Amino acid sequence: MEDQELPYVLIDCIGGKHGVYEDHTEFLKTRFCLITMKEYLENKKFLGEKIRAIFMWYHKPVIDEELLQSLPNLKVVASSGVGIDHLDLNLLSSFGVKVSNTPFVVSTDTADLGVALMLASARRLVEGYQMAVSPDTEYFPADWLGVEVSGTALGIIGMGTIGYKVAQRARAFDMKILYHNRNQRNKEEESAVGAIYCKKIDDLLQQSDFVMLAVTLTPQTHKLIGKRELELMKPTATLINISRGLVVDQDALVEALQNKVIKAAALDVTYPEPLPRDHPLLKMKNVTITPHIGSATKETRRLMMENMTENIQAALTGLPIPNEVLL
Ligand SMILES: O=CC(=O)O
Repeated sequence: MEDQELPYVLIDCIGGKHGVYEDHTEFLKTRFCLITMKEYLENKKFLGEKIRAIFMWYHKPVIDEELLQSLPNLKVVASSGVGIDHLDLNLLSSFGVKVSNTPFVVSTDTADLGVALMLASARRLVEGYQMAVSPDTEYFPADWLGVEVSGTALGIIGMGTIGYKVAQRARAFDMKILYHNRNQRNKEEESAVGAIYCKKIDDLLQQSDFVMLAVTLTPQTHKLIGKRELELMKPTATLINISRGLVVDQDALVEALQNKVIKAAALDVTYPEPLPRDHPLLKMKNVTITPHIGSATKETRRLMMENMTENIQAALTGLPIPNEVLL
């Protein structure tokens, strides 16, 4: 344990799969007294009273009622990334605990990844790579062709910060951009990127060559894309998901891909993550899949950590929290 003057902040662990990165700890330790879950569990009585914030790096540690009851002085949970579907906001609020996330610093990289998935799927990059490196497969059969991206129609469902950045990038490909937002039409952003608003999601699905999901997961967006929606899409269309796996009915998606209801899918998110090794989505050539890496660059992860630090410091000094998540 360190300098008693610094605020005590609970983290899951340092290093490993869910841990705070080793090279971030130098920065964090100048601001906080970091307590790992292991240390906390070994000395619950003393540390429980001391801890004032949780630095929640990629959904860890899991926060439940029992943990909250044992942390009477907890003021804030700083969650990394933008999605907060792993948190029970009502429960946290009932304990008077505030919540923050880091929506703005993850948007550029997540939008980049959405475009990368679209291009990779359309131009069959993964298959192409395998063909190039494997001496046993035929090298570029004549009928092995991708589809053109430039000039096609991209439908963005969820034109928030990430969706907007996807649209900005799509302009460089001369794409026709359609978008749908459940609650809010943003005329200013819409005209800045030349996007066409579709009041009905069905219109967007019917007209798009690529459908990009960039919504947050809420009860309203849970399985937003199911059998009916997939059937509305063009048989030549590709579904790209950079939001949350549960926004799509995955069984319906498997069926649609198997039955050629749609052409392809490119997924950074699934449920569960990772998928079981024998899952059909892992065996299909028309599925491009990545392990939830929207914000996974060195630069963005560092910004996220700094952003979380600012949120905690503001909460503990009574200042407005820059990225407070309100109920
Ligand atoms: O999935 C990543 C995030 O929510 O930022």
